[in-house]
This record gives sequence, C-alpha cells and structure tokens, in this order.
Amino acid sequence: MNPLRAKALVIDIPGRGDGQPLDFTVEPGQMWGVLGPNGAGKTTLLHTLAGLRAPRHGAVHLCEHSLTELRRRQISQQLGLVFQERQDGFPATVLETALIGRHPWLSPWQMESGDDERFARRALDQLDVGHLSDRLVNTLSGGERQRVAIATVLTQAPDTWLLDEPTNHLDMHHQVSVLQLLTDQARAGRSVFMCLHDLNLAARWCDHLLLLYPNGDACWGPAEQMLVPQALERLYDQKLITVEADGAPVFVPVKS
Ligand SMILES: Nc1ncnc2c1ncn2[C@@H]1O[C@H](COP(=O)(O)OP(=O)(O)OP(=O)(O)O)[C@@H](O)[C@H]1O
Repeated sequence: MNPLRAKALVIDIPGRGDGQPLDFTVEPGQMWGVLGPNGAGKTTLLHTLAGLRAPRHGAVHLCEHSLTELRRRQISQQLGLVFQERQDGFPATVLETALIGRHPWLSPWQMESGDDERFARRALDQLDVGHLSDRLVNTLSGGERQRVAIATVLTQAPDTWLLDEPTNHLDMHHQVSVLQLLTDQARAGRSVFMCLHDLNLAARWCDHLLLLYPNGDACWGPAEQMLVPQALERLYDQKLITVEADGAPVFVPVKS
C-alpha cells in the first residue's frame, strides 16, 4: 500500500490567491476528513488529488511518482473517487454500474468475468443495495444512488479512497455503516481521504483532519489537534458549544 502525498500543492481556484501550500501525506491505515465552508475548495482539492484538475503549483505523488508521470490506468488501479454529483449519462443497471469498478483491471474490450460479477455483487450487498441489482440507476433514491457509487469504488478495490461527501443523502444508519466500512478499509491498510460537512461525524470517525478556509489558508494534522473550538468557529463563521459524548467532542451550533 502506498501513501498519497501533496507536495507544496496549491489548488487552482479562479480569482483566489495561493494561500497556504498543502504539504501532507495520507499514510496507509489513515482516515482523513477535509472540513471547510461552501466554496472553500474541498471538491477542487479532491479532484486535484485524483489528477482530474491540474494544480496551480506543486504536485501530487502516488506510489512515489508524480501523478503526471503515471498513466490513467495505473492511477485508477490505485485510487478511487466517489464524486459529489452523479451523472447518469446513459441507462445502466445497478450491477452494470458497480461493474464499472472492475474496468481499471480489465484490458481494453475484455468482458467482465464471473469473478468480477461476484466481486461487484458482494460490494452491492455490503452497501445494502444488492436487492436493487437489476434496477436502472436513474430510478433509485438519492441515498440508494450514493450507496451504489460507494459500492462501485469498493468493486474497484483501490488502495486510496477519495470521497466527496460520502454521507450525503444517507439516513443515520447508512451514514454509520458507510463510515464503518471506510474504517474497515483503513484498518486493512488502505487510506481514506474524504470531504465532510458534518463536523461531528468527522470528529468521531477521522484520525486526521484538514481544515480548508475560503481564503486558501489551511491547517492539518491529527484530529485531536485540529478540533479546537476557536479554529472551527473561524472556519465556519459560526459560534459553537462543545460538549463531550462517548469520549469524543460534539459541536453544537449556538442559536442566534
Ligand atoms: N470551473 C470553475 N470556474 C470558476 N470557478 C470555479 C470553478 N470550479 C470551482 N470554482 C469555484 O471555486 C470555489 C471552490 O469550489 P469547490 O467546489 O471546490 O468548493 P467546495 O469547498 O467543495 O464547496 P461545497 O462545500 O459547496 O461543495 C468555489 O467558489 C467555486 O465557485
């Protein structure tokens, strides 16, 4: 398993200054959360780490190579991305969608094998959408679609998971089961790097946090060092009350 490194990375947000260059390493076994208000650049950062957007400065390294030196296929065998937005360009069933996760592992025009299908079905079952295998994806609810997107990356089996708001659209039970699945991935030596809007889910599940401010400032490190009420209040421009529950801090917004 290989680390993902941001090296003096400046993401390219039109009209914004460079801010704080990002220098961090997501090690195998770690679970990172990216926190920040709307427009801070979380999605842009995720897409830059996946090689879908060029950085303004700096580089992203995977398997000790810059992403620019790697072929797309090599990247997609190592790194999976759950997008925030779903695009269902053409009608596909849930099973066909999950099988797309096997494409980095097949040669061009090679059909998926029985093993690939078993892999995909197991992933769909793990995300509690196996019973929807034959349904067209564009007929699913928002939460069902989200779980199919995560099952597709589980089918891809990358060492590094990038996820943009993985708990979006999910009810509480499915939020917890997805975060538990990601914890299991990290425990198996993979790495997880995800944007989250829910500060309390991040505080409970992430071992590392990156705070991204709208002006490009940023700080990152072990979660307990980042969960400082004053820093979070500045991040969200929101007064917070901090309480503790089950050994973890819980942040409650102050009503104005
Ligand atoms: N192609 C583009 N052209 C102009 N501005 C862009 C473009 N892409 C992103 N931006 C701007 O860059 C900023 C960061 O966007 P981004 O989607 O990364 O933020 P985010 O932190 O993920 O926000 P949210 O929490 O709302 O999902 C926003 O102000 C957005 O409007």
